Amino acid sequence: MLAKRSATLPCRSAAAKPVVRVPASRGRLQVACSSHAKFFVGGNWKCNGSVASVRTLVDELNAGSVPKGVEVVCSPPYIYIDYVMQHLDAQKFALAAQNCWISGNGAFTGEVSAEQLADFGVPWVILGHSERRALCGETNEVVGKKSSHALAAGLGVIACVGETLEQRNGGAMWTVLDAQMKALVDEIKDWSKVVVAYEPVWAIGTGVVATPEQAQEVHARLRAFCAKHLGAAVADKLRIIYGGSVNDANCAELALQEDIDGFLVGGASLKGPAFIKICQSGAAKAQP
Ligand SMILES: O=C[C@H](O)COP(=O)(O)O
Repeated sequence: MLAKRSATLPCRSAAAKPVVRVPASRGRLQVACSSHAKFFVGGNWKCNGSVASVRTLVDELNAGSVPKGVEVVCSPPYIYIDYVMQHLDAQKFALAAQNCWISGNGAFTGEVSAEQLADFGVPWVILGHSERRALCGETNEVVGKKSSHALAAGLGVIACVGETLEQRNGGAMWTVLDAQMKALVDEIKDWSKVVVAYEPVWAIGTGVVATPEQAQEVHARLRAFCAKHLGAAVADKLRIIYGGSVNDANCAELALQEDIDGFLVGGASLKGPAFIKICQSGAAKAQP
């Protein structure tokens, strides 16, 4: 059921400043940071794709129309980043890596540093994705330290948090989310280039999307946590995006929720037309 909406979108804070217009990014390294929430859509391609499919996807994305006020980043596997950087329309899409190392360059076989990403012109990195937490043993502390290091290197960070079904059903959801957020709060000093992605693990790749009410409840709670620890001004500006089985059929209803500032999309980001529709669902909240 759709949330009650007025013709104008709700303002999170009575004291919210007027929208600050930010010029569209012309360079790969510019992370557009407005002083007001700007709808943000990330496409996390995960470990998917081939030379042929990436070429097709890039062509599909370039053919699509993205509302000007919606910020979109695509996150290919490392090996395809160069191709995507050369061919994806930079006026519509920026790039994100799916991970980076916790410190600078050095003897860390198989890793890529935040400094290298910045050097190569990749402006964003996804950190703390549940797949890295679960499959690669990344703890809250590691995610917090990676985030602060990436920010210091000049990247924007999409920091992921989320509970498992067992944690939700067992009543541990808020404890888990608070601990994940606290680790970020402890390490991150400047939140202007941070996007928080709420991704309930039970919704990732399952086809079971959180209801708009479930997502809104958690997003509002995450924002309240940030207001308590970082102040209302930071919390109000922070983009909190939802991820977990978002597709072109369910995005519009989710996008209407007051505290949903965008999406982190997995499977549907591999289909150009569907991903474009998801980007377009943010048009109502787009900042010019
Ligand atoms: O990073 C994206 C999330 O893991 C969501 O993946 P999904 O859209 O395939 O559920």
